[in-house]
Amino acid sequence: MDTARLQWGLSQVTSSDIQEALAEAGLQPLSTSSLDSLKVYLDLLLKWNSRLNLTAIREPEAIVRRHFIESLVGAERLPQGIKTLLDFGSGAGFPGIPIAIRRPEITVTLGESQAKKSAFLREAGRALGIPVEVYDGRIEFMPETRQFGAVALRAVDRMEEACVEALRRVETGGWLVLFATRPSVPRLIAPLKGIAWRSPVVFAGTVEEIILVGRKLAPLE
Ligand SMILES: C[S@@+](CC[C@H](N)C(=O)[O-])C[C@H]1O[C@@H](n2cnc3c(N)ncnc32)[C@H](O)[C@@H]1O
Repeated sequence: MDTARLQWGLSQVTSSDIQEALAEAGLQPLSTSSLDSLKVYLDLLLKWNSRLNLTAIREPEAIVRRHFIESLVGAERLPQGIKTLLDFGSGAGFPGIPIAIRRPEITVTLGESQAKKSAFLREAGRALGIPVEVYDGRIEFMPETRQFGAVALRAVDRMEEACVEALRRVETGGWLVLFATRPSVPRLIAPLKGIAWRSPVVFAGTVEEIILVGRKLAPLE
């Protein structure tokens, strides 16, 4: 690993390396401009991560494999017709930013309570020229009148409570999208009523990590 390049936030991962990783994961190829956006995002993330510790994963190849690919699997599996999506606890932008790149028809809101991370998310939106909204604060304080066609959660602290909060912000007929491990699913979905769950998507190369998508059938009581 070339430490000088990493220090400047420039990785040796190229757009074609990203395309290759997509193919290995069985994902559709991306356009040149989407690949370029992912590369800009990767370099920006590495640059900010060296000072702000936005993600514990530091190796560029591992960021692509874990964060980009998982988020893009989610993006590909989101049902058609979704117009708005809230990424609940977006952190360094996963899965929200790759979803905004892969599914430009969806207006993405990145919800993040830590100021340093929401500052990074704003900068990433600007650098990539994508129209993401950053909601700077805890989602519990977001007015419930804000409703979304989908709410996605990945690796959020106190995930059980977060799922209940998230469901309040899914419009009727909209989708809850959980990035979870298989053993955690019964505990996560037990308090969530009135959802029709689809079969989980299992990540290639793992047996435990899944994406679970469910449709909210009726307003909450
Ligand atoms: C472990 S990180 C994961 C981030 C990202 N989703 C990912 O998969 O890489 C969880 C993030 O959720 C944020 N978070 C946790 N609870 C939240 C809440 N109630 N409202 C907004 N952000 C929250 C934390 O600040 C943290 O940045």
